[in-house]
Amino acid sequence: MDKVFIEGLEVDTVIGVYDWERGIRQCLRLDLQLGWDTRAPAAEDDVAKALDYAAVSARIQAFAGEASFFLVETFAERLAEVLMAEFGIPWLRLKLTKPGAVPAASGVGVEIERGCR
Ligand SMILES: Nc1nc2c(c(=O)[nH]1)N=C([C@H](O)[C@@H](O)CO)CN2
Repeated sequence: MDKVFIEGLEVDTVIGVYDWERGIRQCLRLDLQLGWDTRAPAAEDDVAKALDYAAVSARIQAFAGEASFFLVETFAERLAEVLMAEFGIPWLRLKLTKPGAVPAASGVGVEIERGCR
């Protein structure tokens, strides 16, 4: 399946299991692969037929702005549900990195794959 991708999208949100994390906003970095047949938008040269990566990115920013989860797993799962439902995405892979959460690591997080290719 063709893919539309978004790499290194940074969002601010409330995320974390510890008390000190509940009152601050932290950065998450997202890398997404979004299944989409790109032949129709290419044939018609029409963004209306495309999965608009700008619109998807804006939706992710809005989602993060309102979210307040404990686990990165929950953030990833709920976001996947929203994107698939609202944009009609049949399959996605979402990697979510929480930079700095483990100081000795360059990044920690989760990667999930949902839907059918
Ligand atoms: N599998 C997970 N492990 C941990 C998470 C998480 O969301 N998923 N979160 C934390 C803390 O919030 C940590 O990121 C604070 O630095 C610990 N482990």
